[in-house]
Amino acid sequence: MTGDFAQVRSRSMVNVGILGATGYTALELIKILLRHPEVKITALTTRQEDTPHIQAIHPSLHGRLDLRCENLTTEELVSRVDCVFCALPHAASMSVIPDVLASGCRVVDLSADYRLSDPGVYEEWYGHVHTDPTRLGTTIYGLPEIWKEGIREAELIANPGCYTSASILGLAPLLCHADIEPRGIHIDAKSGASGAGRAPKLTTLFAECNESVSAYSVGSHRHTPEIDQVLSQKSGQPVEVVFTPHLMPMDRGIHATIYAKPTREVTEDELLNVMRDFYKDAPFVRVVDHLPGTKDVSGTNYCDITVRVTRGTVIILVCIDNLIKGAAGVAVQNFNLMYGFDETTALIV
Ligand SMILES: NC(=O)C1=CN([C@@H]2O[C@H](COP(=O)(O)OP(=O)(O)OC[C@H]3O[C@@H](n4cnc5c(N)ncnc54)[C@H](OP(=O)(O)O)[C@@H]3O)[C@@H](O)[C@H]2O)C=CC1
Ligand SMILES: CC(=O)N[C@@H](CCC(=O)OP(=O)(O)O)C(=O)O
Repeated sequence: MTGDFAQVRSRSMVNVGILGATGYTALELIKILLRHPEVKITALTTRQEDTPHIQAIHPSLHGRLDLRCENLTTEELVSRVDCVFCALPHAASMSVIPDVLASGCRVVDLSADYRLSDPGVYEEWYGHVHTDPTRLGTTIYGLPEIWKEGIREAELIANPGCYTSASILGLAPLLCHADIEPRGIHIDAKSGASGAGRAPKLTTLFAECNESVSAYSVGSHRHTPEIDQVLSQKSGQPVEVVFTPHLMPMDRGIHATIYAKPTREVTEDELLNVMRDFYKDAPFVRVVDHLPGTKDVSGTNYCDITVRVTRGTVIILVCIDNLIKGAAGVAVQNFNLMYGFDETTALIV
């Protein structure tokens, strides 16, 4: 698509559909898109056959959106929409996205299906074969603070993972513009339970996760190759991280504490200046002096970052809301860029 075509499309309301409308990220998408002056939500999907009203599924939408969730065929869906936000689990996404794209609709995919560039790496970390491998490696990775190029023209955007966004936003400035070792970086990350989605799971039952903190997927979490891939591409050197996620007894939020070794003596002021310069045109990244907390960014598209240097170790601290900057917020940020709207439209709360 040419830039001109993108502009022509931006002049009228964009009809939008959300796949997987009954889930957590879909609820956040709906709330953001209801504030968007150039968007009309015209389709919501579910596998359920009884067409539940969206207000019954998400009571917080009471009085705000009069639409039912439907088990639509791709033909029915694409007849109603210009753009689709796909909030389905991985594997389910790649089973529908090729047909949606073939109809001429644009897609922002919140799942992991199109993030990795190598089908072999996808298979190794996700445990199944990729059914649309030719799109890997050419799909635009939608983290606008890292790469804006290509988003405006893209037919398909691979929205980043939540832990991945926090980790990449924390590390990219220093890997690109300060001297830190690209290997042996340790990311200790904590997430609220909504990160696991709305479908019932033993680990996120109240009695299992309340008043408890535990690590999971140690050494095997699928965000590891995604972080390595993006940071290696961005910094032009092979980056390798050790990523350890933890489930926290809270609803939402991600806190990442990242440990890296500098290759020379560095100061906090120098590193903070590198970060401030890197993000000077990024409306949603706030480089702060204080130690950020997840509540500072809860319900917003902000990413708060700071850095400390102690005993020869650089410690980067990052907070985002997993459902907003880690999913629905950055999806709308990408959508805004795709359609030529101001990047912040509907996202400042
Ligand atoms: N939660 C988070 O913090 C983040 C999530 N993501 C990704 O975003 C996507 C959505 O996540 P989230 O909203 O949390 O997930 P949820 O589990 O809350 O919702 C996903 C929805 O997809 C539908 N669905 C589930 N399985 C299938 C299937 N096999 N085929 C078709 N539809 C299915 C379900 O709707 P129904 O049963 O009504 O059909 C469900 O409500 C996932 O890919 C996730 O990995 C990315 C970043 C952060
Ligand atoms: C707490 C929790 O379980 N979090 C999820 C990450 C959510 C996310 O970003 O998932 P995708 O990469 O699949 O889109 C997990 O660790 O699997």
